[in-house]
Amino acid sequence: MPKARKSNPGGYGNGASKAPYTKPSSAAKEAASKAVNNVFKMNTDLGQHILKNPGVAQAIVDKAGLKQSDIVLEVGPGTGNLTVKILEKARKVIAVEMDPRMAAELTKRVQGKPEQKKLEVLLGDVCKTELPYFDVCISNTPYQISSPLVFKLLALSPAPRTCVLMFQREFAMRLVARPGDALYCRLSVNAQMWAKCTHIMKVGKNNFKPPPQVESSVVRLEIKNPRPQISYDEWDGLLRIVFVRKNKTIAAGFKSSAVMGMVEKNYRTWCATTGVPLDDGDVDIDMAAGGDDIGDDEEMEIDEDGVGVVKKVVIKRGSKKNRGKVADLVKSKVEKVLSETELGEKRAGKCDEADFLKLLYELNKEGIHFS
Ligand SMILES: C[S@@+](CC[C@H](N)C(=O)[O-])C[C@H]1O[C@@H](n2cnc3c(N)ncnc32)[C@H](O)[C@@H]1O
Repeated sequence: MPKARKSNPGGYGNGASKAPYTKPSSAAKEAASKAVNNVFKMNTDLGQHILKNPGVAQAIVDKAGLKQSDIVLEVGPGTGNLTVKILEKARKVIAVEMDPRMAAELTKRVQGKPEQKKLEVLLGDVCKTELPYFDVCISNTPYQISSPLVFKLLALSPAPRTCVLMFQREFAMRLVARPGDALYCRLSVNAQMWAKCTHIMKVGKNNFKPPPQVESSVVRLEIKNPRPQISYDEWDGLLRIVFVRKNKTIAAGFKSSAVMGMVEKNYRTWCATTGVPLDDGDVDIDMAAGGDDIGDDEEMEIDEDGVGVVKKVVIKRGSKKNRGKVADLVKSKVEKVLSETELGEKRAGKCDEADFLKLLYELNKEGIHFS
């Protein structure tokens, strides 16, 4: 991944203004800050709840432990209440903002100031934006993109050093929930597999304008380095099965015919790609027909008694009847692993990462895959 993006496609430039810079008085600063926060009607569909408490904004920046050399990604800078505080501490801020009105306000806010040169505003949806290199991510996150944002950050390579993110309280508590907690879920296991997740502080509704309907919390994610060497799709595929009903046993999750159908399909693919022969044969039919061998693609007719070549029941190799053999094989493999690991009778809501890793490892050893 490039160290820094050179161009600024679709972004608001940080073209230098020629106006001489004079330090504004604190009264002027306050007036300017009030002005930028009263500029237009907030679009709450875009999660536009501006952080109006400067103390909270400062605490978020302090918790990020910024170094003067850091490049910071800010998601959804809005009118810039957090941005201006990050700019004081970092080498550069790359701010991704979806609303052009906000991007324009932020650009105006730093115009003619020394910070202007340190700010790059990218206009667009952060979920669809190819992110440049950055050391730290700070965000008062628009709550509707909480989950995609977390997974986008966790998948980045190289990983940022730390991410300090404001979320809806319940989402934050899910990120940090441990086995046995009421909010422990697939999100908790996934996030904690790839990052150390810490709850940092609670933030009440009245710190925002307009106030959201829910309380908020700030969470720190420190992505593991080196990252666990497992396939995310395999891992998440297993978690999707066992967390369908987290309070039921893991064995119950594997009772669903849809799940077993998917597992069987993946097993067939795995056999085909690894050269493991699949017993999809026609032994029963041969026997019924009097023991004559048939070729791979040959058809044969058997009579009602299963003798002779008379009537019209045509059964080919790999037919529906025979496919049951593979389904049985896959079922027995899954049952064997669930019993040997002693995880079949455990509930996903009580298992930790080590349990799921063990289960995935043993199932994979048997050729059982989830992607
Ligand atoms: C909760 S406000 C935070 C504003 C500002 N950071 C603050 O703390 O005052 C969320 C901001 O994210 C922007 N936004 C919403 N969805 C976005 C997306 N998908 N990508 C980038 N920005 C987004 C909104 O327009 C809004 O400015």
